[in-house]
Amino acid sequence: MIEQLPKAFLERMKAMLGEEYEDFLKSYEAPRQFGLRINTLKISVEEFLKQSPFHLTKVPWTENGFYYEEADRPARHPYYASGLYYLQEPSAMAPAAILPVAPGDYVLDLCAAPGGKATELGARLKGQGMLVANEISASRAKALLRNIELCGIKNSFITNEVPKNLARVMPEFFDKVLVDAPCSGEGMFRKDMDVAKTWDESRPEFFANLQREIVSNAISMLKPGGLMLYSTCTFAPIENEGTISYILENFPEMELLEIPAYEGFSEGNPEWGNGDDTLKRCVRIFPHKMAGEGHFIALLKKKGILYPSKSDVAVQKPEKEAWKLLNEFWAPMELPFEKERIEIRNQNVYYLPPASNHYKGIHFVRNGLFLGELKKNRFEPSEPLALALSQDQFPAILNLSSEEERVTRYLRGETLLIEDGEAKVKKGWQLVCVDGHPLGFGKLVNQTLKNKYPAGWRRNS
Ligand SMILES: C[S@@+](CC[C@H](N)C(=O)[O-])C[C@H]1O[C@@H](n2cnc3c(N)ncnc32)[C@H](O)[C@@H]1O
Repeated sequence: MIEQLPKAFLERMKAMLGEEYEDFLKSYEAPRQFGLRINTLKISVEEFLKQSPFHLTKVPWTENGFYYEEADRPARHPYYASGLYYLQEPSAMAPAAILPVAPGDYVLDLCAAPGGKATELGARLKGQGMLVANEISASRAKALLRNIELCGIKNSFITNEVPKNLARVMPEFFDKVLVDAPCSGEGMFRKDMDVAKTWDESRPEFFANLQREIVSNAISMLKPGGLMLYSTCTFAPIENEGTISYILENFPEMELLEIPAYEGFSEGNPEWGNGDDTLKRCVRIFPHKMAGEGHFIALLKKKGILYPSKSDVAVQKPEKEAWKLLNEFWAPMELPFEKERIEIRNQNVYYLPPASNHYKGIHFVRNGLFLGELKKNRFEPSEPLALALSQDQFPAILNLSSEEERVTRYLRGETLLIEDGEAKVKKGWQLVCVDGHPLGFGKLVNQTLKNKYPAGWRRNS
């Protein structure tokens, strides 16, 4: 494997690491680490561990991250389809764990796809405040939307923009900003040799310039008193301590904060930036020092006093008939959403995040949660709605066990036979759950469950 690594990269790593270089090289022969992060929006760590069929070992730097064994294959398990966890490389769990997001915060993930960090930031909001998850690439933004929906996040605005356009409409808007910057990806060579094949000596400088532009826009969107986390998955100094030096020199309102130390985390190196001693507060993750791939993390604060965010939803009030259909769908229970945030656009029903007036001229893929469609005389619920509900938020629950073959068949889109007594409500819409966790909807007619798991979500095997 080492033979396939670019020579110029190895020479630079040798110069950077000195006597540690041999250990660094050896790490390329070590087995890859697999990580799973529990989605605490849906289940507590404790409860998940009671139900989990996997062989899990704790990732030290995050409460809800675990290593699993390759043979566990968690992507195949129905708990994956109900969004109970996200599969993520263990080092990549650190940025969202270190940025202290709390319920009610307004949070921006500026480079968000496919959503590894955005889904954790969203989980930490616990449905309060809002998450703006932005991705510049349209195709990657679609993957981001899917993961946000799978994880049941209700309060997000998913945009597809260049950072400067967002900065134009959201000045000093966010309490917390995450910049998981596009980078030369040197930390991923071990996991994915294809990244090494596209690398050349000019890449770090190219990305460093891009990163300077991105962080400048990110800083302008951060409130005074707000926090920004900058991360990359590369070793190149110019993209790490170099970019942070650029921030400290050009934005005197920004200061570097200490990051809690975990075994295996290394300090940033001031000599790899502009010599400023505070660069030691950055964290470097090297694969020869801990079980994970290469990463760089820096936590910064914008000086000043944080002011509270204002909510400004301005929905067009749904017509009486639309309300009637929605209420009928949930009866005899109440809609588990704030009524003033429900909007209907072209017969599509959305639950908007608390601030939704800031997108004039902004390209977005989804504003809020898509609840479903109004058809003639009925409301047809969406898959994201099913995934955003808990089993106590819908009157008709059909609970299947993860041991049952019917769960796999449901996820393939097949019709199911339902025995007498299995469904509490004998006909109509059912929220199909696996061990109590929603998977999707179905419609029960004469003990036959018509499958409403959407074609695009189904499994082939
Ligand atoms: C490291 S990846 C993000 C990974 C993501 N945070 C996660 O955890 O799943 C960086 C992202 O930045 C996006 N990107 C590329 N150029 C960009 C630019 N000029 N401005 C903003 N984002 C950009 C890429 O498309 C890519 O999705």
